[in-house]
Amino acid sequence: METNPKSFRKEHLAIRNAMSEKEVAEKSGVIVKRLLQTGWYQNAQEIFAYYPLKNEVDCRALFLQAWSDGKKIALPRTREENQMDFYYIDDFMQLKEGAFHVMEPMENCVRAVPDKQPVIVPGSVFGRDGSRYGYGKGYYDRFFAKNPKLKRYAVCYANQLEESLVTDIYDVEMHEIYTETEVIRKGV
Ligand SMILES: Nc1nc2c(c(=O)[nH]1)N(C=O)[C@@H](CNc1ccc(C(=O)N[C@@H](CCC(=O)O)C(=O)O)cc1)CN2
Ligand SMILES: Nc1ncnc2c1ncn2[C@@H]1O[C@H](COP(=O)(O)OP(=O)(O)OP(=O)(O)O)[C@@H](O)[C@H]1O
Repeated sequence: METNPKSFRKEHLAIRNAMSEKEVAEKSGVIVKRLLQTGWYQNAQEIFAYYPLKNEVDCRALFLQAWSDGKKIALPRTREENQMDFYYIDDFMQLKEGAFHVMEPMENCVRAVPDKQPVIVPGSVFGRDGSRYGYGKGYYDRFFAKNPKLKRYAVCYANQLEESLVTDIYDVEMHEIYTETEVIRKGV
């Protein structure tokens, strides 16, 4: 493996895309169970998450549990200048395919104003130091730069973890990283 950011991202996306449906479902199930046990999940009234694309960790079971626990789920919709906003959905029917084939909340959904919601964050590769690479467009980095108080809870498979990543000044660190085999806590 190379440590050049671009090749790191590409190699890890290739590893993730090679996972079977069964592996994704099983590992995602373990990760969701861990998330549901956290104090932050239990105390949250609202959670910012994402709708899984390809083999990303699938947190849809958490949305269903959250809805039945009376919590709100908000998912991102991208807009100009690599920015994104979160919108509430209470049903998977309120999604439609948007940019990059991601399922996004429809136009009539209500925007969630960032306040204290925990954010479940996807990524292509993570460092044990809390570093993260996404798809290289900087959506999450821009969002967290604007909303630095929100807690950042990454989810990924153990095979997406490296010791550390070469980061730039815009890269925002994760507070915790949840995988199917371990949880990394940076504190804060
Ligand atoms: N599920 C999900 N939703 C998200 C993000 C994300 O990372 N995951 N985003 C965070 O930025 C924003 C969308 N940004 C994106 C930017 C680029 C690609 C992209 O290049 N996708 C590749 C597939 C890569 C792969 O998994 O192999 C493609 O379409 O070819 C996808 C989303 C907001 N919503
Ligand atoms: N807050 C910011 N303000 C201006 N430019 C930014 C900001 N955050 C990131 N960028 C720029 O956006 C580009 C992509 O950033 P980066 O490679 O860190 O994306 P990523 O975290 O992998 O992707 P994503 O968050 O979309 O999943 C880089 O050129 C970076 O310098």
